[in-house]
Amino acid sequence: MEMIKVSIAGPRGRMGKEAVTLVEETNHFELVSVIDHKQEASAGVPVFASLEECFAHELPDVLIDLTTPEVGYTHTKTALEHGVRSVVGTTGFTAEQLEELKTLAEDKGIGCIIAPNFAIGAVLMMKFSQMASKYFPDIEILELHHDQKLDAPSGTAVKTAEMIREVRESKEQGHPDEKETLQGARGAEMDGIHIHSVRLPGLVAHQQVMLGGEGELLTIRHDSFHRKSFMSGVKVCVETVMELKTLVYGLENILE
Ligand SMILES: NC(=O)c1ccc[n+]([C@@H]2O[C@H](COP(=O)([O-])OP(=O)(O)OC[C@H]3O[C@@H](n4cnc5c(N)ncnc54)[C@H](O)[C@@H]3O)[C@@H](O)[C@H]2O)c1
Ligand SMILES: O=C(O)C1=N[C@H](C(=O)O)CCC1
Repeated sequence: MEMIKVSIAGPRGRMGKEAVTLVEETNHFELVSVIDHKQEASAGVPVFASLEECFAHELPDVLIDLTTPEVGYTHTKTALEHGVRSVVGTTGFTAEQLEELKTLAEDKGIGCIIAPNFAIGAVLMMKFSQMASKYFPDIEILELHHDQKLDAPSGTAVKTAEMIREVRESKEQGHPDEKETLQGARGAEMDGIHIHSVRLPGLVAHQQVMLGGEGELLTIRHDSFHRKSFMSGVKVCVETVMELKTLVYGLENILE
C-alpha cells in the first residue's frame, strides 16, 4: 500500500492524541507534522503554530483536523485552497459553511471528508433511526456528551435529524397548543424533531433516538465509552479521501 503523509491539527486534544497514536501505529501512514497554536505538542515531528507555516514547510497528503468549530472551518478552507485533502472530525460547522466548503472542493477537484461521528456504531445508530422514522415519524433525539464540549447540539444529532429529514415529511410534534413555561424545556428543533443536549463530567459521547408510536416506544442508542471507538473511522477516511475529488459529509456515505 502506498504511504500516506499525514498532518494533524489539534494533536494535544482528547481526539488529537488518539489520532497521533493511530497514525504512528499504521504502517502505511506517516506523521509528517502537527499544527498546534501553542506549539506545545511533542509528537517527535515538526510542530507549526499555523497551517500556513506547516504547508510552507511541506504539503501533506492528508490533514486531519480535530480542533474547534472556528479553527476547523478555517483549516479546511485553507487546506482545500492549498490542494490538500482533509479529514475533518471537528463539529459545529453551519450549513452555509458546509455548502461553501463543498463548492470549493468541487472547484478544486480535491477530496475532503467531514464526518460528525467516526464511530461505526454511531453511523449504524443514525441509519437505523432513519429507517425507523418511516414507520415512527414522532422522534426526539437525546445527545449526551462530556462537559468540555463547545458545540450544541452535537454534530451527530444534527446529522441524524438531517438523515431523517431525507425520508420523513416535516412534522409538528407534541400538542399544537403546547407552551414552554421555562424557555428551552422542549429543546432545540429541526423540522419538528426536538433535540436535547446533556453535558456532564464522566460522559464521553452518547446518543439516544426515541421514536414513539401508539402504545409503543422504540429506543435506538449508541455509546462511545472511549475515544478509541472513533479511530477505525478516521483510518478509513484517511484512506478513502485519497480517492475522492469532492467533499463527502458523513461516514455513512463511504462505508460499504
Ligand atoms: N467526528 C467525531 O467522531 C468526533 C469525535 C470526538 C470529537 N469530535 C470533535 O472533534 C473536535 C475536538 O474534540 P476534542 O474533544 O479532542 O477537543 P479538545 O478540546 O480536547 O481538543 C481540541 C484541540 O485543538 C487545539 N486547538 C485549538 N485551536 C487550535 C489551532 N488554531 N491550531 C491547532 N490546534 C488548535 C486545542 O489546543 C486542543 O488541544 C471537536 O469539534 C469535537 O466535537 C468529533
Ligand atoms: O466529544 C465530542 O465533542 C464529540 N463530538 C461529536 C459530535 O458533536 O457529534 C461526535 C462525538 C464526540
